[in-house]
Amino acid sequence: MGSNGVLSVPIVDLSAFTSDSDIDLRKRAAKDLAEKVRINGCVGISGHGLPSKVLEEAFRVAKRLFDLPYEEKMKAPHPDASVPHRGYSGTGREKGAAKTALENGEEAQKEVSLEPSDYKESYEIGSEENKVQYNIWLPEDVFPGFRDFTTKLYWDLNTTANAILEALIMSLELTEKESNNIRAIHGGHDNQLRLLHYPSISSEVLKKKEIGRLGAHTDWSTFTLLFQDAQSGLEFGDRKYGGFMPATPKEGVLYMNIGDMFQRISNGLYPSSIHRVVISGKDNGEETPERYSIPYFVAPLPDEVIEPQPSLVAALGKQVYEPVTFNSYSEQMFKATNVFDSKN
Ligand SMILES: O=C(O)CCC(=O)C(=O)O
Ligand SMILES: [Fe+2]
Repeated sequence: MGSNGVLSVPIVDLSAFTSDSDIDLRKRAAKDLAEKVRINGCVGISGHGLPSKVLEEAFRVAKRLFDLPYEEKMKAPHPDASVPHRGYSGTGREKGAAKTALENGEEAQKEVSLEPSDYKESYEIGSEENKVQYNIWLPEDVFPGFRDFTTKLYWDLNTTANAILEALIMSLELTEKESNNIRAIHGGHDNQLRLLHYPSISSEVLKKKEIGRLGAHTDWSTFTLLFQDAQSGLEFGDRKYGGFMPATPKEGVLYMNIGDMFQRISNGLYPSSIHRVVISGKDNGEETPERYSIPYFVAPLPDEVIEPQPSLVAALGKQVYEPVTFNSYSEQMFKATNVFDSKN
């Protein structure tokens, strides 16, 4: 419990998994992870092994990207389809009519542009070897070095993700066969790196409308690493007491949330965490400052069977979820929500 009576997101030190540590240290860290992540499917992770210099550079690169004129960013447009889920999505793409109206200064249309979805823009990046979810890049001269830097960042993040996957596997005390299977379906080429920018929201806009930044949702993939700048706003749902707990930005700590696929793999033992991003300043009438975040979604091979692990089914005495593939699951969710992934 935090000092203000609001539950806080528990922190786990996983340095045993990112350095040469003996098995006992790893077991202890895995046990700590198990106890904390099973509560709400979310934890802060220290000792994650990503140098702060890399992360600082990542946020500088994201800022430079989103600072580009809209026309330049639109040289790598996200297609009007769910696949590939890559490239730039901005206010213009989602609300083209509203943008034009805004530029023309038409008051009636302006209202349309004040929808929550206007208040974020994103750029999705994947593995260069993924031929289905292929990358959509800006021409090199628009942002020299962007492709190289983000491609390297993608694989640096995958190294951290692999360490966390090992900790998750150990925390569930799975058999060797189960562990190897989970490793095999997470080869790294199906992950997704997202650069996110939530522009500032003026107090006038705030007064007029109830605006959120990102509605409550679960991620559909296996688990997510979340990095954010110093602006708070990210919150995780508290299943036991209801409501949401803030994921306060902390130096050296990333937030990890379980996604729908790992909830299924763990037979429901680790819940897919509900989370959202809220505004600040509504009460005191101040502008909500802009915010940058970098989620990294770890996802399985799209056509492999994702199912509760037999040892966990035996322990519980029942299988909570039917087998699915990530592809079929995403398609089903896409139809149900009409958004490209778990975000609206
Ligand atoms: O911006 C954030 O901190 C969270 C983003 C998020 O939950 C998502 O993109 O799925
Ligand atoms: Fe999310």
